[in-house]
Amino acid sequence: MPVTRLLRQVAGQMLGSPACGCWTATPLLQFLGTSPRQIPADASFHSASFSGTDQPRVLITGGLGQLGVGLANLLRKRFEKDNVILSDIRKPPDHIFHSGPFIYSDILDYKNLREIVVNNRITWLFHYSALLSAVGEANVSLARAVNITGLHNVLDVAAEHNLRLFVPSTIGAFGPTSPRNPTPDLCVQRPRTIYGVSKVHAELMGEYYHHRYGLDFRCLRYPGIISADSQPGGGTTDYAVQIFHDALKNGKFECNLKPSTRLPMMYIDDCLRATLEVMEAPAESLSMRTYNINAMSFTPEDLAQEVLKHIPEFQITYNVDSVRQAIADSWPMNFDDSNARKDWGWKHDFDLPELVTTMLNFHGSDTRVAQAN
Ligand SMILES: NC(=O)c1ccc[n+]([C@@H]2O[C@H](COP(=O)([O-])OP(=O)(O)OC[C@H]3O[C@@H](n4cnc5c(N)ncnc54)[C@H](O)[C@@H]3O)[C@@H](O)[C@H]2O)c1
Ligand SMILES: C[C@@H](O)[C@H](N)C(=O)O
Repeated sequence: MPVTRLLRQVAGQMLGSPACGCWTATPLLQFLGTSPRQIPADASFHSASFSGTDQPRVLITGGLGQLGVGLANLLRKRFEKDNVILSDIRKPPDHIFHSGPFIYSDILDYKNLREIVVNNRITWLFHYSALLSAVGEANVSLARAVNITGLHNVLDVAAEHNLRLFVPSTIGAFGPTSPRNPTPDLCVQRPRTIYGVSKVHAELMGEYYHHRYGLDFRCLRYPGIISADSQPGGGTTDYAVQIFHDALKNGKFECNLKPSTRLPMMYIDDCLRATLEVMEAPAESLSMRTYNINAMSFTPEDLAQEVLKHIPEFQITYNVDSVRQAIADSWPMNFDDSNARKDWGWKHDFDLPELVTTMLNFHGSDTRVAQAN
């Protein structure tokens, strides 16, 4: 039977037979164009583009974690303070509360999310809420709810209200059967953590909503992110942030991964700039909707050697955490981001020496201020 007839029959059964008996392929296409939750009949399914004067209205979910405040600062410089709303389920510290709009938003509460999007005329959504790899393994049911059910709410609200949606993925979306050195954009993805499984799900669901409903979904797979003024939220790459605090405070650091564990890493400024750049990239330049981005790859031993150049008395010891080690051993060692570089001009600024100098300068000045007070 020809495919079109078969599709008509299936759609006819799903929709009921047309009374006039004059059913054509058009209603099937309309059927394929509706979202799972109500979408206004006159909605345009492609996100609006913005002229120089027409700024996006931005919502960041999970904004009080390691990356959200830095993203809000960057976007507020680009789009003006009041156009960027930070949200979370936690109470913000004073300096964040007073630095720009903040709102309570629980991504598991669909009505709350929709109300925020409608009342604030949101046009771009950066979805940062998640449970990371190590905390996810310690609380699988919560990770499943936040990372999967929460994502469904975000996708539906974005499709209903015609938003441009950014969802970060991660090196953790790959697993032991993926090529690890280097890991390309398209290859086997069979992660063994709930975090990784939920991120592969997010990539596939976002791409599905893009193809089926025209949702303007954009996704970058981040490496482990290293930040100076915010703490990591319970991941496998956290050691690469903690080492700087401990090196300056105590001159020593106990690492929970083996010395030879190589992972892709990136300084936060590069990560946030990449995020803004992919959101501003013209849709025609995006040959894919999910891209790897990369900056550097190093082991704890490499990082310690670089720290030693600045703090000669620094000592590193190892006390391996078996859960984190098993996760790290299944992740990419090097990330191939050639598609991001080719399609929208991605280029990182920070390699290992600049990263270490920047982190030590930041915390060094902190330590000096603390000692002076
Ligand atoms: N930090 C990294 O190294 C890294 C690397 C790759 C990808 N990512 C991704 O980037 C995003 C941000 O990462 P991060 O490091 O800032 O994470 P984080 O763990 O530091 O912060 C996550 C935030 O989500 C919030 N949250 C939890 N449940 C929520 C709910 N029900 N509703 C609303 N918010 C909720 C938490 O309160 C927290 O502030 C995540 O999606 C993460 O997977 C991060
Ligand atoms: C890599 C990333 O997704 C996060 N930092 C984690 O380790 O879980």
